[in-house]
Amino acid sequence: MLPLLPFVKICKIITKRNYVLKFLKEYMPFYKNYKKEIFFAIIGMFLVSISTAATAYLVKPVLDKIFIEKNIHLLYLLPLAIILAYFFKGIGSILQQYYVSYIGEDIVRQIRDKFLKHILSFDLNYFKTTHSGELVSRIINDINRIQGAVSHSLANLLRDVLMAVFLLGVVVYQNPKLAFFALVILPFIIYPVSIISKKLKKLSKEAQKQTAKLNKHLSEIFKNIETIKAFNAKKYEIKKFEELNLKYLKINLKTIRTQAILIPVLETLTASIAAVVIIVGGKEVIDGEMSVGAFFSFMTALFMMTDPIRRIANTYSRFQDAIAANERLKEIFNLKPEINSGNEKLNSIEKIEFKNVSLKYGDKKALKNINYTAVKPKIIGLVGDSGGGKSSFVSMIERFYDASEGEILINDKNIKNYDIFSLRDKIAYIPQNVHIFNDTIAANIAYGREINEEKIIEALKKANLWNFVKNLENGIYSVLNEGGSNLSGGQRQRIAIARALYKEPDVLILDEATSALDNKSEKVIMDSILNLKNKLVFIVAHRLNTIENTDEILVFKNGEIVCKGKKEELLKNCEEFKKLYSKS
Ligand SMILES: Nc1ncnc2c1ncn2[C@@H]1O[C@H](COP(=O)(O)OP(=O)(O)OP(=O)(O)O)[C@@H](O)[C@H]1O
Repeated sequence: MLPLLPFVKICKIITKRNYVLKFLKEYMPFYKNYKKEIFFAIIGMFLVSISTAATAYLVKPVLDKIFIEKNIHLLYLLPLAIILAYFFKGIGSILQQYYVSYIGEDIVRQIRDKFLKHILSFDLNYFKTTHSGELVSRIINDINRIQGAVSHSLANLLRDVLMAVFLLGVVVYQNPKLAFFALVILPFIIYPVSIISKKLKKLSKEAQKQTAKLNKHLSEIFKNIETIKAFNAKKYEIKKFEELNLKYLKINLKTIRTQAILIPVLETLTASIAAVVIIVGGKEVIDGEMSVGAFFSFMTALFMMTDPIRRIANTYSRFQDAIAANERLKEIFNLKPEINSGNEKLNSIEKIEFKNVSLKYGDKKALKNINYTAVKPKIIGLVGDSGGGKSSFVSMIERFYDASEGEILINDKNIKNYDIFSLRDKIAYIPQNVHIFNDTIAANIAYGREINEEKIIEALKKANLWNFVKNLENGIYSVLNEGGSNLSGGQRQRIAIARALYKEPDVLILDEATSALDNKSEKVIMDSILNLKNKLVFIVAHRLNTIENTDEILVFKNGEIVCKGKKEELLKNCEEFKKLYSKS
């Protein structure tokens, strides 16, 4: 009983800290859809394990019957049996490889889809405060790490456990007493392995963090390449990158060192088993209690067992890597968006009312006690000092942010009651920074909707871009570069305006949408917009001439609407507007 005590203790430690089981339990629901694949993979595993045990078992008749008893019939039969054993092992291996890969690839595909869907439900604020490189690193690197664990590592683990069990069967069958001596030492292998694995898990988490930092830094460099070149900041960026890269190397080397310790530890411990077996088994063979064939079959099976056991240890460390990746993914999966959709479908927007609305970004109050009602049709201009709150005001209509105090009503009902998809469907928002997709002009304008050529041309005309597009070789099917780098700033803005008009929204929001245009182009576009029928239009502008013909002008200062009215009225009674007017 005494030698079993450490074994019991080790089992307790392993089950108590069994992150692997916890990890696999989380992924169990995915496996439900792969009954057929799992069936074939398990058949494969059994074939591999049984054939391996059979090859070890065959050592006994080969030695005893052929070499000692000199049985001529078995001389031809036994090699055939060995070939068959390897043949079935091969078939099993193919089955396992294919079906296991299939399961792993498909689960990972589902996780990627689920992850992106989840992330896209987050509030705008999340994206403003989280680096895109970090998110890409999670979607690509972390999920790939999990792929290995949920497919090959799991299958190899099962196969190796099966193989170890069958080989153990051979060992016990050949000599139970000798097996007892050999196996008493086995638990001593598990304990150091579990300690090293724990360290590997920690290191792996650090390495993943460092990879994300490298990605983040690289994507920042490529995104801001113009600024880097213009400010001669190449050396500065390279230095920053080198520091991160060096840290990454150090962590990886530490991981490699720790991994490298694992194998020698295992091998030394295995050698001690061999020593015990030779002493005890050799004595039995000398005393005639055991045949030479049985001894070598025993030894073969025992040494063959070290392979699956060593692989189990390796797989265990690979699991640590996947578990660390999984924890990082879970951090994001556990986040919930603060802005949630309502249930009521919104068919049209007739009226928007801000009732005592305040908006805070963290501790900073960007809007204070705003009261304003707009009824369709109306065109509203928003002006004021930089940082006055104009963009915040319009972005709340899309529910990019919810009111910290007060409420916004659409058609007299709280905006939060409405299905957010139907709400945004009725609004077209042209942000300060226009985004152009690497696709055709038509696809950029219809963005996410079906392409109707006539409507596209009409939108391009209203956005004063048709004369440019019609002269392009491929017209509306000309491909735009990522970020619109083959367009001028003004053309990019006009694409965005055409995109918004194509949507035929009830509410059109232009947030500095014409700032890059020359006066002539802007006038053509503003005329198109002023002629739009039955819409609510919000135009944020720094240039006062952009909004001078609107139905109403709102003047923002320090998060408040300080005046509102037509240009002529404001010029008479609004000091703030007069100041802005004199500056323009
Ligand atoms: N996402 C954000 N997180 C934290 N603070 C923000 C955020 N967006 C805006 N702010 C702050 O809120 C205030 C109002 O900003 P907002 O962009 O609404 O002003 P604006 O009138 O549109 O300015 P501009 O004319 O310069 O575009 C500013 O002080 C700004 O620094």
